Amino acid sequence: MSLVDDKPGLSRAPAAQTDIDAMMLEIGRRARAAAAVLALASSEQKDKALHAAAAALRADTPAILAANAKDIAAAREKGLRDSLVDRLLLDAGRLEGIAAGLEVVAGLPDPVGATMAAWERPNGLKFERRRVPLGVIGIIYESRPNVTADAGSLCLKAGNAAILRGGSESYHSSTAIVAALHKGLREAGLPEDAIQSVPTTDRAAVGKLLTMPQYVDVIVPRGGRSLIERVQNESRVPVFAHLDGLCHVYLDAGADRDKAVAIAVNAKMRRTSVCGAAETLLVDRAVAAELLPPVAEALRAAGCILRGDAAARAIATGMDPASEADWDTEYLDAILSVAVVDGVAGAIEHINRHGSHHTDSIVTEDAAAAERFLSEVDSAIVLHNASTQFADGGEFGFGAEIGISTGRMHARGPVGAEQLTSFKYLVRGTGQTRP
Ligand SMILES: NC(=O)C1=CN([C@@H]2O[C@H](COP(=O)(O)OP(=O)(O)OC[C@H]3O[C@@H](n4cnc5c(N)ncnc54)[C@H](OP(=O)(O)O)[C@@H]3O)[C@@H](O)[C@H]2O)C=CC1
Ligand SMILES: N[C@@H](CCC(=O)OP(=O)(O)O)C(=O)O
Repeated sequence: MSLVDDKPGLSRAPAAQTDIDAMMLEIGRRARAAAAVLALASSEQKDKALHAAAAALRADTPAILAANAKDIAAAREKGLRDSLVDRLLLDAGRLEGIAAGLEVVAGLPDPVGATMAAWERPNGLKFERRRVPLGVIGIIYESRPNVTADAGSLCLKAGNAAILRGGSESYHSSTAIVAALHKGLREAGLPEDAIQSVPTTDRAAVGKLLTMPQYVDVIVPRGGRSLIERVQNESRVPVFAHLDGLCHVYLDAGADRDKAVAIAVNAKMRRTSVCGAAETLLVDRAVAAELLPPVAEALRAAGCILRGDAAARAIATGMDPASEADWDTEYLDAILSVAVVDGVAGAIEHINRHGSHHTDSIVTEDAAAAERFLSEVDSAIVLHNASTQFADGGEFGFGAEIGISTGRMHARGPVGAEQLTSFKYLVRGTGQTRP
């Protein structure tokens, strides 16, 4: 099935760069036109589209699962890791979760049109800062089909057109999900082009998406190092980076032992493939001898391989040696590097040097140490006595998320509908002229 069979000028597998460029420009042109309609769409119309899309997803379950089966078969043939196959897999329960997610987004307040601030100047001019959509958002993401619905629905809620480029292994699943989203848009009288997916897995299309500022207002790259490099080198469009999660858990001298064990195991092992999974455990030298053995034992019992520095290996048995490269490695697997550090200052220094400014946690009962960590660790999300796996828009109460922004501009941390807006100033006068 191709999304664009019925659209002249677009084809699933273009042969040459010039064809891809032309295809992407056409997608961009359509998205820009759709964005103009969406920007003025009412909350009721957008929510109707989301409810109808949820119904279409449920009705299309057999077709979507058949498309997903094709992706899974190809992924297994390719030898994709089990955790990545699991990330790609859909079943009736997961699909119901995706449909319910669309309804949750429909139930969120519409950020567009909200008055953010209002004031009056002595000359009588009345100022209002009002939320408006960003425009057209291009999203490049991993082979996780639910992101197609999450990203498409959040963009729609915030009045933006979306151009979706999911991971190549999820091509058929994402295409089928977008078809259901289109049914919802049609039923609400909104243009299908509000949510388009790139109808090729050729990475040349990503290159073109990054260089169409006339049609694309923001790029959201959600992925690892290879994607980072390409976006940094090539993008001519503002970027909300959703990049790698090199997350840390720091066990402070003031840590409660039970909390330390529970948080370290959950942060690493709840799901090892997510960007909020911990990759490095730091332990305060002052308590390492008593805290590290039970924590290491619990991690190993949960199936985790540990790579420690010399100090950690001298305290806990069964650790492989860590190399310098380990402090900069996002394993996304059941592997954890372990370092002994000198108190909260040592932990902050290590994290700010090796982390990816995503999510980091301190475990301590010492309020002063916690406050110092929360203030001085330069990451989008800093936690006290809680697992790094809470790095998630749903857990923050945002309903859903595009992902976790690791950049500093505009949005930082979980990106929901509100973060997908900008603002404008409305100034109302009664004939004032400037002296
Ligand atoms: N901050 C956040 O919110 C999130 C971050 N992540 C991060 O994503 C990474 C894991 O996901 P993974 O699937 O392995 O990520 P990848 O970076 O391999 O893939 C993500 C997407 O980027 C595309 N891509 C990757 N490299 C290039 C390139 N050079 N040119 C064009 N397109 C490219 C992929 O396309 P293709 O299919 O062709 O490979 C895919 O669509 C981890 O680092 C994780 O932390 C994951 C989820 C959320
Ligand atoms: N932030 C969300 C999604 C994480 C996510 O998509 O991760 P990944 O397995 O890298 O695709 C969560 O923690 O559930």
